[in-house]
Amino acid sequence: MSPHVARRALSLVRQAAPAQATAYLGLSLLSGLAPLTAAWLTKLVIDRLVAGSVQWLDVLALTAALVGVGVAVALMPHAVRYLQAETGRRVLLLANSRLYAAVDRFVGLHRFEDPVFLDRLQIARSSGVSGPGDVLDGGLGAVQALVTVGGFSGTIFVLEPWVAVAVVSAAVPALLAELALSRRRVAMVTEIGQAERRELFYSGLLTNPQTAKEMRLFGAGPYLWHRMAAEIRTINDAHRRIDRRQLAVQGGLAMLGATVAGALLLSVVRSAVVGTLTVGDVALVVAAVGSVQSALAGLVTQAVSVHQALALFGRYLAVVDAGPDLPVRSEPLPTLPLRDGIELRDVWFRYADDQPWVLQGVNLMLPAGRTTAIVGLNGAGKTTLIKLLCRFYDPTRGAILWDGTDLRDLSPKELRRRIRAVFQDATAYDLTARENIGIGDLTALSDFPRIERAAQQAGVHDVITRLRHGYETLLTRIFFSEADRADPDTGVVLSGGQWQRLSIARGLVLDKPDLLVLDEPSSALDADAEHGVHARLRAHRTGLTSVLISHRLGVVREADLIVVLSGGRVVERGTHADLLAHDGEYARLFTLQAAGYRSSDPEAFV
Ligand SMILES: Nc1ncnc2c1ncn2[C@@H]1O[C@H](COP(=O)(O)OP(=O)(O)OP(=O)(O)O)[C@@H](O)[C@H]1O
Repeated sequence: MSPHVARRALSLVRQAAPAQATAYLGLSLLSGLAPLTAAWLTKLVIDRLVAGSVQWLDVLALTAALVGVGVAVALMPHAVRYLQAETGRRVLLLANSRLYAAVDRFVGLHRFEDPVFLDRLQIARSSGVSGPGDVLDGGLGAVQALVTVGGFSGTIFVLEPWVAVAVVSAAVPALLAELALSRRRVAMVTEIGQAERRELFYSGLLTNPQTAKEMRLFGAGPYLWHRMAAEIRTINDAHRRIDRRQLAVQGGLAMLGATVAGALLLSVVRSAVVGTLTVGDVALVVAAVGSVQSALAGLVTQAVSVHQALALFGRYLAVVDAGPDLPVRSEPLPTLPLRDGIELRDVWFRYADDQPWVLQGVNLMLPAGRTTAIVGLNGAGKTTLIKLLCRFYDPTRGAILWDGTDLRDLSPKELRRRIRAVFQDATAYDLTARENIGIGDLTALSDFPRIERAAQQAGVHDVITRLRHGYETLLTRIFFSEADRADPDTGVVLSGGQWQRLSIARGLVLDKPDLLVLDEPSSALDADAEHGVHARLRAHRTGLTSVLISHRLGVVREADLIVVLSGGRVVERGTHADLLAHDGEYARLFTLQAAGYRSSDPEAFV
């Protein structure tokens, strides 16, 4: 196991809980010494007692010391347990903070779509974060066991050297066998990572309020539950294989230990009979052999748990230390307010080398201060294009230029401070209405007038003020607010269109972004709401650089420039009037939709 991983684990412990870990270390060492001290004191008391006419004062000090050790032995485990738990809690908090900070630093989305990386992340989240705490516990347990083993083996060695050698040597095969088992266990944790993630996925589908409707209506529950049970069986099979191997190995080792102890007992009793050992010696050796054997077993277990914790912490470090997923310049160029526009220059893109091209040589200028609408059939690449504008991915070929500067030369953080987007699949957070909007710009969380203004622009202010706690209403029925713990008041669930308006407000809460992206912002709105929201959005967009994607061609006709994407290529561009005059794809789609709205013939609707 790499010493580097052990150093990182211990350094994390030192930073998370320096005082607690030091006290834990000290008490663990004392706990290791206590049984040895007690055994020696017992031997001395017994030897004095059997030596003949003994005075009370002769054994009083020794007995008092023995009582003191007994009290310490009784108290120490509780103190050690508290310190262990407290250290563990602090370490877990720091390890989790570092993990989520590292995940948050990933600039792009590739890793969140890579099953291999997600397996690694699952291990880091579930077992890796507790690695440093486990290393410390195992390490201290091992040190404590070592002290006991060292002290008692020394004691036995003084009395019967070969007994000490026999007891300690019997532990070597145990250590080797347990380490081999530990390696298998770590491999098993990696192997079942995917099955564990699937189990969580099915469990989420079966219990999530968002999926509960379809589960019930389609009767899909049993199908998913069976798949979940299959994953649990796979996980159980892997655990069972290891458990059975462990049973065989540990059974064999227990037999070996018991045989060694039995043989030694016969031998020391015989030595007492022939007079080479005193009765006190026999008591000491018997106690010592038992203690050494159990301490050795403990030592092996702790060594194995350290080995396992280090291996899993190594997986955690692989995530925490994963370099940037997209190249980021160490000294990025400043992201200045947009003056001329954003240019896509011969942009080619595919999600992976084995995937088809999604964008194929797109050349496009999004002029500053204007609205560009992008239209096209499903799968044409519209959303992909805006994901590239936000730099969630880099073009496979070509470049995107912010006033002539390649996005790759800018700081992604600075760039994103200048962009706001309302995504087609915006998230409904199980938080309050205020937080659901304020998350679009965290500085707005404490700037209520901005939140209110964004809600008004998105046409959702009246909806929110009608809620029982207004902007502080929890928009979920899966939690209740902490303030209401005594008298829980469940939150509310908004309708699809109300949620969409809320997500528009989230996109508008940042005052005057340089680029505003609206991907199907009104697909769930009723006709009145759509009309009102678009009228307000148009006013809001004035002078702003914006990109609007919509299948409802009625709302894109006002755009300064309309771009038609087809199969990842720009096939038409111009104003609404230009494109109608051109009589191409846009004109075909627009006419089809307009006819659908006007006609009483149901066949005319698309
Ligand atoms: N994360 C992804 N990984 C792999 N392929 C993807 C991913 N996202 C989208 N695609 C593929 O890229 C193509 C373009 O998808 P995109 O979402 O950009 O289309 P769109 O024009 O926005 O479609 P729609 O009108 O349906 O929203 C589709 O074939 C889709 O399957």
